[in-house]
Amino acid sequence: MRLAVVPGDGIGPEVVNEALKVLSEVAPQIEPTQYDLGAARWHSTGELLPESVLTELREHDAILLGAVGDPSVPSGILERGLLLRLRFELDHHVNLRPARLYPGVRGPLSAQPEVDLVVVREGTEGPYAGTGGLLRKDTPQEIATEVSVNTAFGVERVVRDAFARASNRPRRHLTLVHKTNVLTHAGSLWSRVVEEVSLEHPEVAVDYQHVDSTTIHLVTDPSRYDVIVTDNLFGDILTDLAAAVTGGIGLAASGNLDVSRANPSMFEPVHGSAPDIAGKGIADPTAAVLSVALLLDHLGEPELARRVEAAVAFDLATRDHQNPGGTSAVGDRLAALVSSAAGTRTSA
Ligand SMILES: NC(=O)c1ccc[n+]([C@@H]2O[C@H](COP(=O)([O-])OP(=O)(O)OC[C@H]3O[C@@H](n4cnc5c(N)ncnc54)[C@H](O)[C@@H]3O)[C@@H](O)[C@H]2O)c1
Ligand SMILES: CC(C)[C@H](C(=O)O)[C@@H](O)C(=O)O
Ligand SMILES: [Mg+2]
Repeated sequence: MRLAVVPGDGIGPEVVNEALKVLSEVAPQIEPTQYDLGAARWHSTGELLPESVLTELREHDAILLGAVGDPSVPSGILERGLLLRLRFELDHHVNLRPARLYPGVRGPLSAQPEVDLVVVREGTEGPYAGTGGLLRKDTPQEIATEVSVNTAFGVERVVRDAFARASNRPRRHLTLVHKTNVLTHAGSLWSRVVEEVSLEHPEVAVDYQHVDSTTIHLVTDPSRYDVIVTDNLFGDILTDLAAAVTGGIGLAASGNLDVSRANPSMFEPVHGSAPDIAGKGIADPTAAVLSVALLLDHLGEPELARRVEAAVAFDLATRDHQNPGGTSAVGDRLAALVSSAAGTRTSA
């Protein structure tokens, strides 16, 4: 199996390094090839994602990405020109973002609720589509539009994926999150599609919640959620919040999936390049390591994925959360755990 690795910017290379340590222990048959895309390449060559590199990436079974974004590059250049371009070109329509409160992790809430939810975020449309622009730029009459594009095709495929996931989880519960009271055009389409697909899944209990009130309930009662399906922007915001509630952004993994498997899917931590801590060796690599677990699941290696998760669970249950050790110390512990009996035992 061939894995393309895009470490990217800031803490991206730091956490990817640790994720690869774990991967090489658990799945030495996977061959990683590194691609130097990101701020440094843009500064030296002006390139973001050359066609030749995109063609090579397509030939891999999966992609592992660290993070992109750098204060030396104008905001949006790397995010749109590299990260979103990858997600769009490779048709990553399902952005899968689980959030689980692991035993031993103290979330910021006074109670320790049971949280085990997954956000199925639409990945190629919505306000991210890039439709819109600036009219009468640099005049007092300037107008900026950012059109949210929602196609029946795009909404249906992500809603179907969310129902299938809900159907395979113990609680079989799906919440559509939107803002149907204001975004009535897109809201109508999303609601109708959910209603139609729900007829094929009588086993899944469905409800609806406005996105603003979801931010309340994610904090006050996160246990109520099982699968959340939502649009690209709402999903972006809700998954940072869900990460915070379950112990921090350093633990939150994601998979950008082309469910049709026509293109390689891409796995990455939910967090960004964290310029505030880059180079200090203190970024938590756990999110990147858990992204490797999602990757292994996707590549049809669920037992290996469970070993990685079990190692993380063991580490989170036993680590000194005040002083967890630096990036490479955490990576070393996790790499040792995946190959040891301790890692395997916790999965039982
Ligand atoms: N997928 C991606 O590549 C991605 C995701 C989000 C943001 N970004 C980009 O990253 C840059 C910084 O964005 P931001 O500051 O809004 O978000 P961020 O996720 O990089 O950082 C937010 C906060 O979380 C902390 N943090 C992030 N990852 C951590 C980790 N592994 N361990 C410990 N702490 C961690 C940071 O120090 C910071 O205080 C921007 O250029 C943004 O566009 C990229
Ligand atoms: C950097 C940005 C394009 C990206 C997004 O908005 O999807 C990030 O915030 C994320 O959550 O992966
Ligand atoms: Mg985000």
